[in-house]
Amino acid sequence: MYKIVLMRHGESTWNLDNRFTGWTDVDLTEKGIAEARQAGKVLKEAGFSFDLAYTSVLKRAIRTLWLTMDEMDMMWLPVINDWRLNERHYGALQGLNKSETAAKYGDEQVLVWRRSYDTPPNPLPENDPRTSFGDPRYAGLQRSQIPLTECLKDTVERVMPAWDDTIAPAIRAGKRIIISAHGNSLRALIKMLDGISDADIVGLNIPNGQPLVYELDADLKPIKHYYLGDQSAIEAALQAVASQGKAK
Ligand SMILES: O=C(O)[C@H](O)COP(=O)(O)O
Repeated sequence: MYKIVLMRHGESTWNLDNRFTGWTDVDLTEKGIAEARQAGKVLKEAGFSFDLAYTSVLKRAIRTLWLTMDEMDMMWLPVINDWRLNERHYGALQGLNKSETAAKYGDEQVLVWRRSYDTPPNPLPENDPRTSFGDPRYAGLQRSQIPLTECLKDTVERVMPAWDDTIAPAIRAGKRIIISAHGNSLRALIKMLDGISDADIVGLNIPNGQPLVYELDADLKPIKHYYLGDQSAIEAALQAVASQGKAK
């Protein structure tokens, strides 16, 4: 049996502002820093240790990992930064307030943009200053690999090769891993791991900064999963994420 830990970054400045973030590289708030440190404490108390970490190339996930590892006195942990673990690209919604967008277009439309499997928001125009073309962290990618928008299906299509090519082989080799990533890149991974249908994935939300343990069998199929920490706080955080896209 293998055990891996998945964790969404702590609260970011744009989570606090309730803005669509996607590939925008915003940092953690003070609360986000505290959540990341608390996650480290909880993991340490539960006896977790790791051989390898995976994260995205976005600072909210990277810093969450650093702070969690600092609490565990494991700053030495090898880290693989993979752009394929980035948040789902939110297209032309990036920067907009989620409630204001719901007030303008309706809660149902915003739910479709946030949670449907295959409906992407409108893309950023190619010449929009918010695109990631020219960002040195993506210098090794083809222009066609740098999204202008994504639906969850598109995110699954980049997260899965990261799992198949690097993460799954490391787990099979006996490495104890932690993945510090994002709400929707983790939804993509969990959809695949648990075989969640396109319809049911709409109801899956991931709270900030809470370690989620997956126990996997020899074929890397999930046996069970559970959040570590205060279960009522986690439930409240899940509901809060679900409500972020409502007008009121
Ligand atoms: O990119 C974002 O705005 C958040 O990280 C995830 O947002 P969501 O819960 O609205 O998909």
